[in-house]
Amino acid sequence: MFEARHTMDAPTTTSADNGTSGGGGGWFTPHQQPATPPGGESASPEPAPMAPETTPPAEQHVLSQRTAPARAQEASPDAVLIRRTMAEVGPVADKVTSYFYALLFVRHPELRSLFPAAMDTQRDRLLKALLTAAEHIDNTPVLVDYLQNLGRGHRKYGTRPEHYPAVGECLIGALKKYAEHIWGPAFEAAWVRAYTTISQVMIDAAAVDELRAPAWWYAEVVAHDLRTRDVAVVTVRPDQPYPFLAGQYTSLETPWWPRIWRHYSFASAPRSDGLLSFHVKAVPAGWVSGALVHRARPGDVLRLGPPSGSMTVDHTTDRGLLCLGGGTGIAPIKALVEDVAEHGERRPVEVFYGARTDIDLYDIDTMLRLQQSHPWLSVRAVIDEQARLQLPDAIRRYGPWNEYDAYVSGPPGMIRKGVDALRDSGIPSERIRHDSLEELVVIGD
Ligand SMILES: NC(=O)C1=CN([C@@H]2O[C@H](COP(=O)(O)OP(=O)(O)OC[C@H]3O[C@@H](n4cnc5c(N)ncnc54)[C@H](O)[C@@H]3O)[C@@H](O)[C@H]2O)C=CC1
Repeated sequence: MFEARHTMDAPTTTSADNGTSGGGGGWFTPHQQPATPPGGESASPEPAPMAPETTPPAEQHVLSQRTAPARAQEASPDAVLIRRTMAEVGPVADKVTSYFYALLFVRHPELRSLFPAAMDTQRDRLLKALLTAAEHIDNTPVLVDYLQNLGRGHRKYGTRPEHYPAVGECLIGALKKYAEHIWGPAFEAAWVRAYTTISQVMIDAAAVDELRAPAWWYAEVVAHDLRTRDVAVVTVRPDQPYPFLAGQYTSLETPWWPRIWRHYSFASAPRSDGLLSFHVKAVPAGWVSGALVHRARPGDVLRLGPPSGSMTVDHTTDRGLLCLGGGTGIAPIKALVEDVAEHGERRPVEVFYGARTDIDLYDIDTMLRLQQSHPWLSVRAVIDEQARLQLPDAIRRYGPWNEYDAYVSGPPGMIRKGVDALRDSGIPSERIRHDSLEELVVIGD
């Protein structure tokens, strides 16, 4: 478990505060240097492999794929207090969020510029991430992985170690106000310990990352291909090499909506010319996606955050790959197919490509061309209105799939049902990969 006193020297960071500095009293002072040298375990750009997701649906929004199975162990005393706080403030979450940001911007106006001008639905992402982490304080491997990513990802916002105490004070201030019926020194101490741990892991991960990667990349649009009325394939050239793995995604900011970042999966495996491409669908009220589809043109310059995600090919096995791509979710699936091809493997790859209508099947020509070139690849299109069934149900008609690794990419509802269908067809959870449902809520909007 992640209780500060016992496991703060745990797997991936050794410099984390042991929690005693903040217990119940004043605020902590974060260390500013990573204890783990670059190239050490915590310096790995790839998240450590995790066990299968077995969390109940209510928690799925938080944890990425292949999360650790909930162990049948008792929650730590801090976790109990944290969850009691969360239960107390849950019904007034909106008020907690507003109060938290009001406190933060009034007490620390210098932090306002780190956030978008218009604080829309994404305004509560910081608070949500912190609460999420606190709630899972006992689930060390998942949490450390999640927080390291979060810490690295925060570099592009200009977040610095000295900002963390300010955020922590306001977090506790907001919780204290809205959980006043239960709040007391024990609660405060538990939250201080949890936040100290959380922020130290994030600070360490950011510091390690700073030694080897920029906080963000500039990327110039070099091609813009409008495939349907609302889907575009956007190709960009980053200003410096951008290392990533097929199946991963990045965060992207457009010049039209400063400091609003959205996630997009890479639509190709790494290319020798260094170009990156994304499939973008403009959705109603999707500021970033709308701008990318209808406004972006060659010559425009975007910003990219670091790569993230573990929906990558396991090259240590020669098992077949069963891939479900729904709508623009076909983008990372195409990248995975290219990755298998480049490794020269002869593993069977079965792609089910789902769309609502045949017009929405905007990348079928590319997928069929790949099928023609690779005898080990099979591509099946599933069009809802013709098949009268949705993509996840289609795979139940084929198989058996129990010898395959599965990859699922598309809208969150499709991923949930797809995972169910795959489990039903005999694929163990740890061999089903998909991006975090939490991240997907803002993918592509
Ligand atoms: N890494 C990932 O997982 C990626 C996810 N996406 C997400 O994929 C989505 C694509 O949107 P669109 O192209 O508009 O797709 P869409 O909404 O048109 O759906 C595409 C396919 O998914 C199936 N589907 C949709 N909702 C379903 C549900 N609740 N249950 C079962 N099947 C369902 C449909 O039958 C259809 O075949 C976006 O939400 C985007 O954020 C996009 C790229 C990468």
